[in-house]
Amino acid sequence: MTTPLHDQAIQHAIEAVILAADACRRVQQRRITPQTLEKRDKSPVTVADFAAQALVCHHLAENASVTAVVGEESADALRSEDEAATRAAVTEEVSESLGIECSEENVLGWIDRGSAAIEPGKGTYWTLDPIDGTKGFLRREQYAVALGLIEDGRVVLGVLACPNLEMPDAPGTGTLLAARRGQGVIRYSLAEDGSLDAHDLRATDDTTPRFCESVESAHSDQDQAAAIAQRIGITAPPYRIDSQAKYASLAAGLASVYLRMPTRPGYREKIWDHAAGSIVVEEAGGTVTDILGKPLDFSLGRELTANRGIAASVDFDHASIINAVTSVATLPSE
Ligand SMILES: Nc1ncnc2c1ncn2[C@@H]1O[C@H](COP(=O)(O)OS(=O)(=O)O)[C@@H](OP(=O)(O)O)[C@H]1O
Ligand SMILES: [Mg+2]
Ligand SMILES: [Mg+2]
Ligand SMILES: [Mg+2]
Repeated sequence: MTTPLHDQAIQHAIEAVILAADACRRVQQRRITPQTLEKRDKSPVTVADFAAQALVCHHLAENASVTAVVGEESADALRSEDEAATRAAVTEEVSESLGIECSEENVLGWIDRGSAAIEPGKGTYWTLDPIDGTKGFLRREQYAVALGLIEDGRVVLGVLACPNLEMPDAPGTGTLLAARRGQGVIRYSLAEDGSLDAHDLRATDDTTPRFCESVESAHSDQDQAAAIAQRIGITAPPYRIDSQAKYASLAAGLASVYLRMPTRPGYREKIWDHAAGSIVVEEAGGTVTDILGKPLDFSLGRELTANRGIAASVDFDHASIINAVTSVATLPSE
């Protein structure tokens, strides 16, 4: 498979993300109650999150010229005695995906390749969310495998696979978007067998403005978003979907505004939650800032420490969104 945006990095990123998305689909279909751990921050992580991170890191290490990865997960929790069953399950899934018998130690090592030491703002590294929207994955709804490439603090490439995001013009398949800075974005349908078909970026002719937001009210203040939507004249009900599938929906014309209103003082967005999604929207001609209109600053390490929340739009007056935020919203005090 070669892509029209062809360059080696994007090719390797697409291959890695498809490998991971296939493993996620398999785990979701086969493991009726996916084994779930709770991380220190009380968020869930499944066999599929670990397997997907191992697969992407392994694929990039074997094939890409840039191999440093800043990923969401680490193998620490899996190394504990209590987690032998999860460790074995992750190893089984990775072995099945690669078609080889892998050792537990190798698989844990691949997951930990996602803990690269980076100098913020300098050099080139990937950022990976092996499953974005783990709660959506557990509900069998939307989730994404998100891989971005950061060069000197700027996102230059992004691949976003949304295995359950069916577009109106591609029923029965998921969606994959691949963007390269300055070269646009291509939308593919992602079939069950991992094959890709390119489509026009817009998936619908419906131009009714809609806004999308998190399913989880703990991740975005839905009342404030409703007040802002009203202020900017959006009357359609909110389109609530998990994960960076929101950015994919904007790029494909399913929604025009994405709002992520902070719910907790001190919470900072993670780079892997926005790198791939933001470049996909920007290369679709849209705008992505924080809720105060500041550009997202990916040069500060693992978190967007200079930003609060997210406002993204396509074919919409972005300044009017920021004005509405400033006049309607009250931010949690720091
Ligand atoms: N308090 C708070 N505020 C904002 N964001 C938070 C918060 N807590 C978690 N997270 C991150 O939300 C990621 C899930 O994205 P979404 O909220 O868009 O999807 S979902 O509705 O929760 O499924 C989720 O990503 P994953 O952990 O990859 O699922 C988290 O990184
Ligand atoms: Mg998580
Ligand atoms: Mg995430
Ligand atoms: Mg995740």
